[in-house]
Amino acid sequence: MVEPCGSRVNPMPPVIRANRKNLAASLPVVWKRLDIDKSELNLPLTFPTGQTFRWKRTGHLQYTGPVGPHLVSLRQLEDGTVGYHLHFSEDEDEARIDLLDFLNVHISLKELWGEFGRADPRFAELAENLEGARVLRQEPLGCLIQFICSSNNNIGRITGMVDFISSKGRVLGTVGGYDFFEFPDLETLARVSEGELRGAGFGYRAKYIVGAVEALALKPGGGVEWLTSLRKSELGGAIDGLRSIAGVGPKVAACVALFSLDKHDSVPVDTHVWRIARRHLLLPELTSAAAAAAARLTPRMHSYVGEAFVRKYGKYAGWAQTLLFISQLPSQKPMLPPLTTELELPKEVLQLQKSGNKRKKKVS
Ligand SMILES: Nc1nc2[nH]c(O)nc2c(=O)[nH]1
Repeated sequence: MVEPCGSRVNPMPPVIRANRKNLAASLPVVWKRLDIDKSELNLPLTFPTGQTFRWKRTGHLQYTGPVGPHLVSLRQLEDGTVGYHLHFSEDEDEARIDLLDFLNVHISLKELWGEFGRADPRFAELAENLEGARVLRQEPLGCLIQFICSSNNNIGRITGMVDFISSKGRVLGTVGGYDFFEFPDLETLARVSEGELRGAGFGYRAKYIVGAVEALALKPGGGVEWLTSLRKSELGGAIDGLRSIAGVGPKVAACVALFSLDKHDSVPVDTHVWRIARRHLLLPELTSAAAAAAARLTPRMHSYVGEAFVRKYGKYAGWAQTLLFISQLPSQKPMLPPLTTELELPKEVLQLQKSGNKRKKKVS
């Protein structure tokens, strides 16, 4: 049941566009409550932390972005619960359903983190400081294009690229000085040339985006339908399907699978996660000197680390990865207290580390 709450402050009045039914027109903003609190959804730990590049901070503890054809702001209210405001939608009831779906609200973060914490005391310690970092359920096409943009890239540049592509879609409105768009469909994307993307600073990713759009357009039954059908596959099938698109490596595929295809056991692995795997999962093979040489994140290494995460955290291992990934971000890492839980490395691993350190000293 939606009920308006007391908070009526809107620091960023939405710009009203002509010929659109704008739900906020001339009314004070009423934040409608979602039945979740900060421990289930912490906005600053969920939105600007690398899962989506389409949401913007539009106020204090307030983020705005598109959910399919709807434009929504979310705000952490004074009592810790989350409120939402629709800036634009053609169907309010549908917008609320789509929003709840996008937020994966049927999954209890508290329950999951309880399980992860029992499996890993170091996770429990981190979780105390980073509560409410939730995994979103995005539209597969938008998610795929965002993560192709993300490869070997930093957040500022990824956001610029994603904004550029998003701006080809239908305008939803402007909030806090940012324009928001529905993600363009495949037909619209097919009209964007590699040259245009290169001109906009996409570099080598231009070729992969155009290639991905072409490959999807050729799918019998439709590219978006094909991508969405991967939600019904097992993790391996979804990853193989995504990797059949040129330019989609294991990390991009794992992010798309986790953030849009319901593959909660999908574990994206980059160098940070690889390091975490060594420390949290006590993988002797990864701690050895030989592993340092194998540090290249080959598809095999990717699967190996992913499987170790699943052994440790279970079938929602991707949600555990998300917290550990966030804990390594420059925006969070310096604020976290050092872990007090001792890492109980097996003796042979400590020995290997010692000899590795000695070798390093000799070299330098
Ligand atoms: N939770 C995560 N977010 C990400 N963004 C990005 O580019 N990589 C990751 C990731 O591994 N986990």
